[in-house]
Amino acid sequence: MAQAKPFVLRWGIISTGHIAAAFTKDLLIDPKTRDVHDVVHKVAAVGSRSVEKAHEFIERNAGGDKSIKAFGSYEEVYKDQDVDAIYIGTPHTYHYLNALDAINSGKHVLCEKPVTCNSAELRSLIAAAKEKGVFFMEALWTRFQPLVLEVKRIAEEGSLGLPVLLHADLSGNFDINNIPLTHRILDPALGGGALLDIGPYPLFWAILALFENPANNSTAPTNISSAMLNTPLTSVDSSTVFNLTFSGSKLAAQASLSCSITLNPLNPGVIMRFERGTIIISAPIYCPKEFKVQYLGKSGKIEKEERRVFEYVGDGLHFEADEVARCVRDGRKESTLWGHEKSLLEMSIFDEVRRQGGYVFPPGVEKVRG
Ligand SMILES: NC(=O)C1=CN([C@@H]2O[C@H](COP(=O)(O)OP(=O)(O)OC[C@H]3O[C@@H](n4cnc5c(N)ncnc54)[C@H](OP(=O)(O)O)[C@@H]3O)[C@@H](O)[C@H]2O)C=CC1
Ligand SMILES: O=C1OC[C@@H](O)[C@H](O)[C@H]1O
Repeated sequence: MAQAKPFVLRWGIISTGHIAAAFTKDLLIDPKTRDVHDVVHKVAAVGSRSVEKAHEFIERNAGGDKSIKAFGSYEEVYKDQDVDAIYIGTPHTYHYLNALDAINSGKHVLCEKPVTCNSAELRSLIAAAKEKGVFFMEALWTRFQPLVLEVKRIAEEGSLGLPVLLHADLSGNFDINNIPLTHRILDPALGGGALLDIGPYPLFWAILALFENPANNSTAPTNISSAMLNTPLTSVDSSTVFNLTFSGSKLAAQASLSCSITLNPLNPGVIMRFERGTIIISAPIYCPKEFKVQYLGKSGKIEKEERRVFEYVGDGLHFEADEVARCVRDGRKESTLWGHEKSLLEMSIFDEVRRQGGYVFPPGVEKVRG
């Protein structure tokens, strides 16, 4: 029987920075290399604050493909009839307005993490997306990677019992004493600091393993306790620790999470401890390639250990793009894997951690407050 033609999703790329380049390159990888046959991606337009940068971006990341339009504004991409979905790769504090403009132009949106700088902005975007009837998702790419799907299957299949304790850390040394104070990782006006930039990943693993566990019945943490260490350079958090307790349902579990912009990555970066075993995830925790499962006997001795390795062509950002394409094709407005509820949980936890740590954005940064 002849195979149905793959669905083509036409993307408009907003901004020309580091992650927009990585995402674009992944879009251009043949999906068959990852055994995907039902969707394909077309980069239709790139928007930058400078048209020269948009041209350079296409030259550098898309082999100068003349079919890709280069625009000197984001607005022109939102208005382009040849664009179905917008990818937003601007700094955190621009996500809200960029996503809102795209949604109001009737486009589907995939917006980089953290999806907004607070939960009130996110609620406003979700309402706008619902009103316009468009798909909207935070680009929490880790959720769609094959290794993560397999970890979730093993975590919930029963042999390990229930999760009890999870430790996760993501650190990256940004050399903060030798970069400009206007760098997005240091500038409070761009949402600088560890929590908003790399905090989403340790939190993601807690959401996957604890919040999503069927015994938790989608119950929010009953306790959040945290502390921030601020850099005197700009006062953003150089390190943050935050602990979550899930005890509002049949699950009794805790997550101990941390992130730092002054340390190198910790490896392994995630350790999930279950009643009868442990899952150990190798760094980098945003796109791990390897994990181990240890099955424990009654005395706590390791009875069996399995190591799993995952390989694919590209950086791994294409899996989230495939999810967007499938949702758009099927008329779904949010993903079942990383839907609005989970982004809202993330942003409300970050609101609370910032409140406890005294992290206040400069006036005017938060476009919606609640
Ligand atoms: N999923 C992932 O693995 C990663 C996600 N990210 C997320 O992506 C976002 C961007 O990060 P990254 O790509 O590293 O950032 P970059 O600084 O490399 O790029 C940001 C781009 O945004 C545009 N921009 C618009 N307004 C501003 C402004 N006021 N200051 C600076 N740039 C601006 C610029 O593009 P132009 O001039 O063309 O308009 C710029 O190139 C962040 O929210 C971050 O959390 C980052 C890294 C990895
Ligand atoms: O999302 C991210 O993952 C990788 C980090 O290096 C980067 O700063 C962050 O934005």
